[in-house]
Amino acid sequence: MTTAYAPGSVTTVFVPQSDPEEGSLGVSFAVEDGVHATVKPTDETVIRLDGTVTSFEPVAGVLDSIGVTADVSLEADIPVGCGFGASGAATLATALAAADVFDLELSREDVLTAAHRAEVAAGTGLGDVFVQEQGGLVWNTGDGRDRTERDDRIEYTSTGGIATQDVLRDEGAITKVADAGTEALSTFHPGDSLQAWFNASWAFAKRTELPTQSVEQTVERVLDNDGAATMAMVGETVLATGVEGVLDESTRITNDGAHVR
Ligand SMILES: Nc1ncnc2c1ncn2[C@@H]1O[C@H](COP(=O)(O)OP(=O)(O)OP(=O)(O)O)[C@@H](O)[C@H]1O
Ligand SMILES: CC(C)(CO)[C@@H](O)C(=O)[O-]
Repeated sequence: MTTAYAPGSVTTVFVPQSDPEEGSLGVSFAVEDGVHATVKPTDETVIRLDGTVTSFEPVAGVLDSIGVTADVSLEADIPVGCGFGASGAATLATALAAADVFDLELSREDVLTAAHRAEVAAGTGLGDVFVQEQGGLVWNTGDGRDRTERDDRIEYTSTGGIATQDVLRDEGAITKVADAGTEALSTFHPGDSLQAWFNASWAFAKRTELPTQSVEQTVERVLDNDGAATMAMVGETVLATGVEGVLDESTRITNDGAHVR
């Protein structure tokens, strides 16, 4: 058996592309907390999340696409469905562990492509795995993917899940995301402070109409404490920078990408 780890990731702003192969445009970063996948060859695929058998479409899909059946035990340090890219991290970690334990002739690029395609097919992600594979702050504003190393501390509160599949399938929501996202990305400068970018991201988030009342109230609380905050895409999660002890949890941007442990 082999265990692999992939960091979670947070998307602040995104613009879906008509060809999903290369991922969406957007600005995201990897976070220290992630998902560990332990993969053992078996006759029939079984997937467990924190000990409970569950269906996990992109994880089952990636195993199918690489042609193996396995017992997969996932342990998540991040909440699932809350905008931390848990589905991408689970899929990428599973693919890396499977390639190793089955001794498949797959390059890292092949594994990444398989994980990305499984996420797109399941409707659970548009490019999280590209961020999780590399770590750091990763963006694509239209000229290809680029990355820089950062170690900002982030506070967050998650009050619930939003199924990414439902948002990606909602044409009205996606039109608003694309319009507001294109405008926000035109103001992105990689060297700017996270505080400035979170303010621009929050302006984007409000235009998408995705923030719930609880997200709005939590963002207000951070602003009242002289910090900057935005919503994780897509989950009922508020991310904050420039504050200490205002939100429930804290993590950091990590520059470590996914790896076999
Ligand atoms: N206990 C569970 N709670 C929520 N989702 C679960 C659970 N077990 C498995 N899943 C699967 O996890 C996936 C969650 O995907 P989703 O993309 O909504 O969340 P995420 O990756 O954590 O967040 P995001 O992509 O918005 O950053 C779905 O495929 C769902 O079927
Ligand atoms: C779909 C998405 C933009 C928001 O959840 C993100 O998860 C991604 O890039 O895969």
